[in-house]
Amino acid sequence: MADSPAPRVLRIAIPSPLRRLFDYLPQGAPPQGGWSPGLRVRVEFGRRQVVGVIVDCRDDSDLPLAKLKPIQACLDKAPLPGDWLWLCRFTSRYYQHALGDTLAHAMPVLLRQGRPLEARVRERWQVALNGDPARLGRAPRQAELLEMLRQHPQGLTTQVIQAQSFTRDQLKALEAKGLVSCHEETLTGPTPDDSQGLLASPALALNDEQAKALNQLHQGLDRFHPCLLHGVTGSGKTEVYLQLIEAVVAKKRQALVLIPEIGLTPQTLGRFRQRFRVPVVALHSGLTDHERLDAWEAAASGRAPIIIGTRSAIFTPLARPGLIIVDEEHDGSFKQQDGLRYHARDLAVVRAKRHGIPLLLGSATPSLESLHRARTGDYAHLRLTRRATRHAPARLELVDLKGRPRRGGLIPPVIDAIKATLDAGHQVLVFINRRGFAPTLACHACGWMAECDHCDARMTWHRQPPMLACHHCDRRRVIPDACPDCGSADLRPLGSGTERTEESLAETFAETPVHRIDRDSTRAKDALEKMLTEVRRGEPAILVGTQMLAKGHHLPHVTLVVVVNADAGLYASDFRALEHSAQLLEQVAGRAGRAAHPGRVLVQTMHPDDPSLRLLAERGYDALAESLLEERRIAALPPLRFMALIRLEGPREDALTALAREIAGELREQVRSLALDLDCLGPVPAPMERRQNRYHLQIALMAERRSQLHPALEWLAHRLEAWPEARRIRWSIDVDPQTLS
Ligand SMILES: Nc1ncnc2c1ncn2[C@@H]1O[C@H](COP(=O)(O)OP(=O)(O)OP(=O)(O)O)[C@@H](O)[C@H]1O
Ligand SMILES: [Zn+2]
Repeated sequence: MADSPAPRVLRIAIPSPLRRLFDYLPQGAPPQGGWSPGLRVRVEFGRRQVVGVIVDCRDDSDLPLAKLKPIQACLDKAPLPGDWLWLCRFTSRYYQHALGDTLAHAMPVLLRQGRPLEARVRERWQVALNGDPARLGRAPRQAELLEMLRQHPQGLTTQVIQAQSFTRDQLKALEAKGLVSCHEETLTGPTPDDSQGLLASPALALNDEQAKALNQLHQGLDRFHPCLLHGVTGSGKTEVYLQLIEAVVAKKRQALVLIPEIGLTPQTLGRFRQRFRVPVVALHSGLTDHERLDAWEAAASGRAPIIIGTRSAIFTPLARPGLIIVDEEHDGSFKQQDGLRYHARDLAVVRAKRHGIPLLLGSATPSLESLHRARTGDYAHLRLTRRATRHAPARLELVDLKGRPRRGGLIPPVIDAIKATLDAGHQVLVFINRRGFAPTLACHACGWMAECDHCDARMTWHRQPPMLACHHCDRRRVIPDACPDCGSADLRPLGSGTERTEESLAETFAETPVHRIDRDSTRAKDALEKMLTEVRRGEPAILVGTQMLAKGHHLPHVTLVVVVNADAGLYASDFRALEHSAQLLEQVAGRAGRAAHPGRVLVQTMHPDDPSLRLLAERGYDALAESLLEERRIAALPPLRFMALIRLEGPREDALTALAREIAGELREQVRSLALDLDCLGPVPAPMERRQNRYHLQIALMAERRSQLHPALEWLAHRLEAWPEARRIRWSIDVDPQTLS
């Protein structure tokens, strides 16, 4: 690098939604390795000063050099990791998102603001081994300090020492006398010392299926080896992860583990930290900006051998990548639904391939995408068909809701089953996917229902605190005393939410604690963990909760799971609704009977004869997934075809429709002239056409081959960016959309 001539132009990605790069002139001495892609620079952009990233060093520009501004400063001594930059460029191209914005999204806030990427260190002071006490002299405070340090053989940090009213000068004086020594340590923990072995607690002896899966995984440690670990709930997938990670870390490589947002609980982290002696670094939304930077640095420098994080952790640079695991790979939280609409699981595949390392996707209910790839042989398909614990997962028992009286959403035979379970000394989990007291408030005299003024949606009735709330736009209203249409005072709840079911169960089972677990009841920090700790003590109890409870938790004393209503996904317009709802049902059902006693799962439904529901109940998720894949093939839908969705929204329906038609027309024209093999559908109204008082339309692109999609999308993005009328609306491109809403 040092001999190559200095470039005349730096092409820089600026954090902005504009899909283009900007040229600047170098200025000041280049860093040691010379000007190169990945260096952050401070530049003037319009009237602002921003932090950009060099993505190209060139000798020419499309503009005359005299028109270019020089950069203000280079912020890095060395470029940000090349693989990280590569992944960001890929992401930007694939998801049609501006590179500058993608880079900003993929780095910690403090780096975005221009802070250096370096480990924060602190000093630790210890009593020196061969110090000569005679050298202390007459220094009473220093003598006290020395005595305090003697009592802490592992040493104390400067901060702790100063908190005891000692000064740095006193420490320095002792150091000069050779009585204490000081060393620096990073905040994320020391560099791993594996002289004591990697494991803090021993691995479990694997059962046959686990051993077979692990064995196959061991064969592919040195290459790109994508595997689907498809194991029923409680089959011990996590144990397989732990033992595979052990093998990777033993080879001095790093493992990156992605888990769903609600899966990153202290319990999960605890399981990893208990097993390994080496540091396990967590990356999630609960970190401060400094902690996040520290974790990123520890991963980028290679000091952290194991990194666990939620969606955005896929962008964590690794110095010695060895393995990527995506746990609960079907989970919706891996897809970002706004801004940069990436899918962390799909990027994990791309990244593992680039690094030439194994990729492990784990789930009891794999996405149809991953199942399809396992069927076509793109992924190795590893099966765990039995639970690691004593009892097999319970089958779903469908319970007919039609024409039966309900209390808090539950019918009498279900309430009896709850009673029997509690009498036997066990716990019950009641799953209901609606928070609030009731889905809405209705007038019994005229049929009026509380609707949101801004959305095509009903408002949910909440009791704690009392209000009507729209779950789509967050508007709130006071609960009316009388019907706004006919004046009748006969206003009643329609349907049940978590609050109503909790209230009714607390009445029926006055002696038993009822814990409600949903977004509202767990707002306070640690509220969820406190409730779960209480529940894990094992006294009879009822848990009422939304999908927060459905996934990943190991609740050993739950033997009965009740699903209040299984019908949400059955007749929805979104073609993925049934897949997602079946995954959720199977996951909830998987919470039952995970320890000493077998489980039972009661599923209330208005449609006990629905063929899909019956297939799920009688033959399980895998059979339903097979049949759904077949339907997708016949209907030519993903994952058998590739899809992108263009969403358009604006304040006026007619203007939006006119513009959307024009856009779709031009797009079709372009598809013809580029001779692309793809279908362009729409514009059609979004499933909820009016949301937050804005109208929503969509255009869908479908193609047999992915390569056909991208030229059309790229053209469209540039066209829309340059189209003056399009400034009056909001538009976005969603590649591989996970929902049509
Ligand atoms: N080989 C084994 N021997 C004994 N117990 C095991 C073994 N493997 C796993 N277990 C235990 O079985 C229980 C379930 O395992 P684990 O949580 O890993 O399953 P999972 O497949 O990840 O479940 P889920 O998909 O429901 O989250 C845990 O308590 C775990 O300690
Ligand atoms: Zn609303």
